Amino acid sequence: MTDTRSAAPAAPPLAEVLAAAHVVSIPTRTRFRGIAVREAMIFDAPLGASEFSPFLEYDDAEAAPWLAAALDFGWAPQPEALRERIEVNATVPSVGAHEAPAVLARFPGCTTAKVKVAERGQSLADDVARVRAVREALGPAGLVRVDANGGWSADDAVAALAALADFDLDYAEQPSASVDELVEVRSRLRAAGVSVRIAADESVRKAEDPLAVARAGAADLLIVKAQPLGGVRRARSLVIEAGLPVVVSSALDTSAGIAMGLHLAAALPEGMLAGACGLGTVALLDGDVTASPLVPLDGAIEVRRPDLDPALLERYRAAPDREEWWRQRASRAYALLRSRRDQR
Ligand SMILES: O=C(O)CCC(=O)C1=CC=C[C@@H](O)[C@@H]1C(=O)O
Ligand SMILES: [Mg+2]
Repeated sequence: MTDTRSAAPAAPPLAEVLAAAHVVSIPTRTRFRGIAVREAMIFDAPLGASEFSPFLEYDDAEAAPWLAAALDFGWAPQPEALRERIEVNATVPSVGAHEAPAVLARFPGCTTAKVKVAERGQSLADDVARVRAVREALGPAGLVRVDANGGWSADDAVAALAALADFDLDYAEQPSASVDELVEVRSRLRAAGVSVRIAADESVRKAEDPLAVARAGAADLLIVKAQPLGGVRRARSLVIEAGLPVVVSSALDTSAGIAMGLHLAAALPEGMLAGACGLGTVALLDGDVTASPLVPLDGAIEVRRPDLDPALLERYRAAPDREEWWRQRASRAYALLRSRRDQR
């Protein structure tokens, strides 16, 4: 087998990359992260569909690894898939508790759910009600996770997780923003006898050094996303180096980006996956770029690359000014990747 970890990153010429690009704008079914319309650049690449979709507010430096990931997935051979299907969690945005069962119904067969908490403008009572509704819907055998996106101070996190402990949480994802706070929250919860595992997400994907959180002993597991970590091959080697169990997640991608996450999850060595992955989110979109979307069925998604559908690319085609914005963004990110490579 080829050693894909040491292989050079894919470097197709920019003109070829832009010639393969389609910019789409797809409505979400429920506001997620404040997003009502998801924009993405989709590539009809030589090795299959690929995606470049950093969130709009990210600057070029943060967007560059997302492009590296897209180029790698579309233009370079990927590590061998060791699994055919990946179990996924339902993702419950910060909706009212009464809406939770309808959201869960979009994830058929999923027995694990991740619930967004600590949303700005909402209270701990809102979080408790939403988590209670999800726990009741899943029953005692289900697994319930929460994701605060770093929204709590250390004090708030300890109080909130003590209150949510009644619902027997699988883990709490990024309860507070900094690595130091995660260390503090983790040790204070232990001292208080609250046993909930801590997962790091932003501390991995937004950090200069994605392994610092693991070295600091600040987390029990890591959330890894292929696009911000520079692609399947780079993310896979980081995970192996970190040595902590992981959950592979996504970024509200279309099926083209979800395929990248599925291939990462499928390529991880035995024993490294810490349960269901956060790759079911096409169910939160109101459209897709393929006629056979990568959505959960019986709680899992098969590992494959989707066929792009020209009619859907046309239906969700972004307005000309947005298309131009993405082409310029991709060109700047490409130039950054090139200059970083030249400096090495
Ligand atoms: O992990 C999941 O269940 C789905 C993906 C997900 O939650 C996220 C996708 C996109 C942006 C992030 O704010 C968010 C996350 O924080 O994990
Ligand atoms: Mg998260």
